[in-house]
Amino acid sequence: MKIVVIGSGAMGMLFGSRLALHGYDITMVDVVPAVIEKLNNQGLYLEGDDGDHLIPIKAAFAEDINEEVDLAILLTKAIYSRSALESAKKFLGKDTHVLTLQNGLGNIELISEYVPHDHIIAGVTNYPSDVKGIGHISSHGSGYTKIMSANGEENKMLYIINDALQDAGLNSQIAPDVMVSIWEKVAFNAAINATTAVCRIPCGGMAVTEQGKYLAYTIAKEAVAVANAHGVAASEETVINSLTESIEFHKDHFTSMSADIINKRKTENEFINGGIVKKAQEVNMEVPYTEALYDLICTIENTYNMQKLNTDTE
Ligand SMILES: NC(=O)C1=CN([C@@H]2O[C@H](COP(=O)(O)OP(=O)(O)OC[C@H]3O[C@@H](n4cnc5c(N)ncnc54)[C@H](OP(=O)(O)O)[C@@H]3O)[C@@H](O)[C@H]2O)C=CC1
Ligand SMILES: CC(C)(CO)C(=O)C(=O)O
Repeated sequence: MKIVVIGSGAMGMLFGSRLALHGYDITMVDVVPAVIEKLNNQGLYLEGDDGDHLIPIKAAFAEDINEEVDLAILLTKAIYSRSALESAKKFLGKDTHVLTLQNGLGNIELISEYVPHDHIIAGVTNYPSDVKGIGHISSHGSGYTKIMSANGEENKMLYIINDALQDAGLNSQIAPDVMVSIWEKVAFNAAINATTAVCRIPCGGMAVTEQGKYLAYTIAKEAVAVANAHGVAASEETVINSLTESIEFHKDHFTSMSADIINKRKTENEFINGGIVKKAQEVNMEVPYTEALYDLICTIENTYNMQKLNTDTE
């Protein structure tokens, strides 16, 4: 099975390296020349709970891949999915399946502009991964991956992908109720990604004050209420438990949104907190905490050039 991983950042490198370590034919795709060069010439460096690994791996720009592949795993930030899929057209054949494990709402709809609905596999993963340098990641703590065909029907490729992810140690399971998982994950991300991003802290920082915990739990509750109003049976208890676990067991992880704010980059705000605000409007609900965090992140990511930090070390 030929697999391309689109996006050689924190998660792309985690999934690509774990699959490559278990013998899968992986090509990493990215837009940054230094990333392609480093992966091809020096391999991918993965720090995990099972030790450090230097894994030889292929990497290429999408434009340079000339044969159709069996599976493309989309792990860019959702805001770059369109440009990633545009440049992937040459290797997305009529039999190619696309797997998205991206955070946020609306990923399936966006991918279906490029790939038939019955060739899309969607899911979630809560493995944390942090970029330490070019071609270098660190991922600590246990996790899970849940996947399902976007059309809700189990097919052969779904089983093949699930087996591959299990072989790679990515604790994958087929989740018939994947929309529940996607909503529970977005509720979790709206609560912890946005708050840790505004504060520029790792997950563990949310345990420091009662106010921080209250804020995260309140956002999670708002998001679950919106899911329920849309007929999705997301559970408040599941999301709160995930938050508690992540604050404790992934305490040193900087959420993907927190990493973006620290690096002065555009975030997935539109797909996470923004996605929930839009869904709330559709059912005439108010989500004041989620919306406030959405507005704050919008402001932060559009004013990087005006922000002042005291860099004195004393
Ligand atoms: N990090 C984490 O722990 C987790 C992240 N997620 C989700 O996984 C997804 C990926 O996140 P993460 O790995 O953190 O993101 P990163 O920003 O670390 O990695 C994304 C990579 O994709 C590259 N990229 C951007 N545009 C394109 C393009 N057009 N074609 C190919 N590559 C492109 C980026 O390059 P450049 O840097 O130049 O933009 C970057 O190297 C997100 O949806 C995130 O929410 C889910 C669970 C955990
Ligand atoms: C917090 C985490 C790793 C989920 O466990 C995540 O989804 C992110 O960093 O975006």
